[in-house]
Amino acid sequence: MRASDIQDDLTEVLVTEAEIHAKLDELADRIEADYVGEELLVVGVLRGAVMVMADLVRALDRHVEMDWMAVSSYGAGTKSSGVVKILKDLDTDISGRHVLIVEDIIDSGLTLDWLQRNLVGRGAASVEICALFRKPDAAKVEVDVRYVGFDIPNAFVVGYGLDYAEKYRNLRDVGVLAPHVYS
Ligand SMILES: O=P(O)(O)OC[C@H]1O[C@H](OP(=O)(O)OP(=O)(O)O)[C@H](O)[C@@H]1O
Ligand code: HPA
Ligand SMILES: [Mg+2]
Repeated sequence: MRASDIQDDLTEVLVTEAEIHAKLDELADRIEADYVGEELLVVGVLRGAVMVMADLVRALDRHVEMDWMAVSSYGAGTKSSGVVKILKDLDTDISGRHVLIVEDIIDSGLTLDWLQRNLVGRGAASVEICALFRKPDAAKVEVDVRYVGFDIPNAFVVGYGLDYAEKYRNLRDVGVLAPHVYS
């Protein structure tokens, strides 16, 4: 499959790469201001958040530590199973640490609701969330998220880390996946 064929699998581009980078610069400014004088541990949630994490931390003009967790609730489909599994845990002891979870998307909210509680339970000094995308109309639980990039419609989206059956993560823009791909 050629790269241009990937574009044919989208019904529309929702957010372009340039819009994403401009938004991450804004969020980085807010994060810098909010954590002045504090050490910060940024936790990326594999695999979807890889792109956001890489671009957000490079937009930050300050020291951060980075760690990763891998959790999964979607498997190969387009609906959350609601069951969150830890596939890879943190390597860092977060007790007393200021933790910023970085995610690509809040859809039902089940993943981040669970993850935030899990990390708070480990005795972190604070656990805040930065999510590039959020679907307000899909929320099954309200997640307390401090930094949000874009509120988007309740459609299955791919690109910039977001996958369908592990593909499309390497698209630079974020777009709506055409139903013919999965129906
Ligand atoms: O708000 P929710 O409905 O819980 O959905 C959001 C989560 O689902 C996706 O991850 P997924 O479990 O598909 O794993 P991945 O990051 O490896 O793609 C996405 O990256 C978020 O982590
Ligand atoms: O819309 C989505 N696209 C890709 N992965 C996802 N995980 C939750 N929602 C989505
Ligand atoms: Mg996924």
